[in-house]
Amino acid sequence: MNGLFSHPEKLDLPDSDITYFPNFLTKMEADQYFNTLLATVPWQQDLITVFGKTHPQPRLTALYGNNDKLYSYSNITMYPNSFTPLLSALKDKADTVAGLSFTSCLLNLYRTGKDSNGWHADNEKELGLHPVIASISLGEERYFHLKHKTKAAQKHKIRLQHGSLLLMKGETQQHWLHQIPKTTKAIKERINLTFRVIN
Ligand SMILES: O=C(O)CCC(=O)C(=O)O
Ligand SMILES: [Fe+2]
Repeated sequence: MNGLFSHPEKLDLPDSDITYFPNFLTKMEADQYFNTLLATVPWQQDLITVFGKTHPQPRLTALYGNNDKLYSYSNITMYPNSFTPLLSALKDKADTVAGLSFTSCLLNLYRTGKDSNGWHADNEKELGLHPVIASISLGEERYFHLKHKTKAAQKHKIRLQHGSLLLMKGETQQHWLHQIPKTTKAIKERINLTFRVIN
């Protein structure tokens, strides 16, 4: 069965356009992508500077792209690797769901529950006014938290399952922040791929 469009769930949150595709990949595909990416991506740990303080980012990352545009955030500048056949195949699937052609993929490796990704919006200038981001999850499940920037009562959390895709578009990045919090549970690796259009 093709899991691409099986039971997508649109999140019922104001000022957003977020759809969750729990079975974007089959278990077999997801297992294979996870194992290959874990072993072959040139994972790196960058130093980030936030509020004037420099420390190692609490996860490993890598950037792939089909142009040579750099990507900068939190005082980090990332240089793209060329897409591999495996990442191109995943990009094709993400392109189909999003209805556009992504240029780039930022990968995150959360090694244990201690790795995390702090509150942010993906609103860098090079992503344009209404960024479209297709975020694929592989490996351990983690919570993805969302909170509205100005409406304090508006928050939501969702567990991102192995082989799922979360599509964020429209005004989502203008109005919402998201994070992957730490967990004290003894868990292993999670890989996240965020496909983006970087101009
Ligand atoms: O790991 C995730 O699910 C989120 C990653 C993320 O928000 C990002 O890389 O901008
Ligand atoms: Fe993000």
